[in-house]
Parts: sequence; structure tokens; C-alpha cells
Amino acid sequence: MKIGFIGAGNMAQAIIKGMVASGSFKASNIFLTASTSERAQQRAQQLGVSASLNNTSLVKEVDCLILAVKPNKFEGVLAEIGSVLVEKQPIVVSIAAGLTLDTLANLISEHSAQKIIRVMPNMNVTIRKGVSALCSNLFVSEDDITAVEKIFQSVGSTYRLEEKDFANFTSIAGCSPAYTYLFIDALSRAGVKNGLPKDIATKIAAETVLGSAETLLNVEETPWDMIDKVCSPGGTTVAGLVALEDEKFISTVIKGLDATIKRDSELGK
Ligand SMILES: NC(=O)C1=CN([C@@H]2O[C@H](COP(=O)(O)OP(=O)(O)OC[C@H]3O[C@@H](n4cnc5c(N)ncnc54)[C@H](O)[C@@H]3O)[C@@H](O)[C@H]2O)C=CC1
Ligand SMILES: O=C(O)[C@@H]1CCC=N1
Repeated sequence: MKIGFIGAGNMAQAIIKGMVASGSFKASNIFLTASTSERAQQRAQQLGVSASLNNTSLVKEVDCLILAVKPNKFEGVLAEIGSVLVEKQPIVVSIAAGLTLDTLANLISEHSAQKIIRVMPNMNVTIRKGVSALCSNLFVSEDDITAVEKIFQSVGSTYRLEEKDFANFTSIAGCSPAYTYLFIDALSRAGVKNGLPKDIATKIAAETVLGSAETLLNVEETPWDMIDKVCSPGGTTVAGLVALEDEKFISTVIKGLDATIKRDSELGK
């Protein structure tokens, strides 16, 4: 299957690198475009894949088209390639936050039976530990979705979700690498406040977050069971836990994620 990416930014580059590194996809079957043909040539060369002349010639070349531009570019890009899409009918995959299957279908053509799959990956595809969700419209067959799943499984794990759960997934998977970095940085700053150099404190914090997540995935216990194991009676951890909850740590995090869900619905309008 020939796969094309419109947009060769952060996500497309990370996905392409992971696909090639997985050994499941030949670089010669991967095509891309960028905002200019010079940039596309440069990115393609770096990744060892091919640059297409422009967006319409890319569509003509591929069986699966991955739209990896920012949500506000979709209208322009789909207006540009709409007629070629309707003619060629590749599987269209959008990784944009907020844009629904219906919105995408209407941007392509109100009357086409276009196969459209929405995927929400996250930045951890960079090291092939991404978590991606997929949903599709009624024109997509089981074979189509399995083929697209294979792309995202080559860079991590996948979940098939109903579209109504996509914004929720976006908040806890698509966006949360940023919040996890924020937490790591907060741990690290506390380390600096109390006397450690920043680089060492950041490494210690990141290794601890990684190990805690790996432990959780390897035990039967819930996060709260594990919290109880760390909290010695009358000890240091429970003192910190109570101080964090005094400042409403859990509800502050939930408010942050609710804000992403609200923004996701605004992007879709
Ligand atoms: N960054 C992230 O962690 C995640 C991003 N997404 C989604 O992925 C999409 C891309 O995001 P990023 O890679 O972060 O953005 P980015 O800005 O790094 O990449 C977008 C690329 O599209 C190119 N582009 C702009 N107009 C174009 C056109 N007309 N034709 C061809 N290329 C064009 C730009 O030059 C840019 O390199 C967005 O829709 C975003 O919602 C989804 C999950 C996670
Ligand atoms: O911030 C955004 O809108 C994108 C979608 C998920 C992560 N980044």
C-alpha cells in the first residue's frame, strides 16, 4: 500500500520515522508534501522517503492519504484536493484534533462516498510508544481500518473508539504528554529549589515517572493501591500527598483536561 502525508511537521515526521524503523513499511512506499516543495524535498531526504510535486499529485499516487496539517489548514487543503480525492478515492485519514468525520466529509464533497478514518495519535509515536485512537465513517471496510491500524500499531498501541469519545481520548492521550512534561518539570524544579542541579533533577524526575508508569502497567493494582504502598504511616509521602490535595491536585488536573475537551469542540465548529 502506498501511503502519503500532506504536511511534514512534528507528527508526520515522527510517524514516518517510526513506520520505517518498525520494518513493516518500505520507505519507497511513503510520500509526503509540505508547505513548499523545497521543504518537502528536504524533509523527504531526511526521512529517506519521496516528496511529491504538490498535494494533488500526491493524492494521485497513494492508496492511503494521511492529513497531518493543523486543523485550520484543512479547509484550504481539502478544497485544493477535493475533486482528485473523489476521483481517486484513497482512504483518507485525518489526525487533526476536533474535526469530526462529518465535517471532513463535508469539506471533501457533500455527495461523495469517501472513506474517512479519524486517528488521534500522540507525540510518543516518536519512540514508537504512541497511543492512538481510531474511528471511521460507514464507507470504511474492516480491511481498510485494519490497514490503517497497522500504520499506527507500528508506532505504538491503538484503540478503536466511538467518535463521541474522541475529545476525551485527545485530552488523556493526545495532549497529556505536555502535561506529563509539566509534572516532570515541577518535580525537577522542586529538586532545584532544594539544591540539586536542574539537569540531574530532570533526569531523576523523568526516570521516576517512566518507572512508575511501567510498574503500574505490570501490576494488577490500581493507582490508589500503589499510592498506599508508597505512603508509609506517618511518613514523608503522605505528608506531601495531603499538601497536594489541600491545593486540589486531582480536580486541578481534571479542570485542565476539561479545558482541552472544550477547545476540541471549538476547533470542530
Ligand atoms: N503535535 C501533537 O502532539 C499532535 C498533533 N496532532 C494533530 O496533528 C496535526 C499536525 O500537527 P503537528 O505535526 O504538531 O503540526 P506542524 O505544524 O508541526 O506540522 C504541520 C505541517 O503542515 C505543513 N503545511 C501547512 N500547510 C500545508 C499545505 N497546504 N500543504 C502541505 N503541507 C502544509 C506545515 O509546513 C507544517 O510543517 C494537527 O492537526 C494536530 O491537531 C494530533 C495528535 C498529537
Ligand atoms: O494541541 C493540539 O491541538 C494537538 C492535538 C493533540 C496534541 N496536540
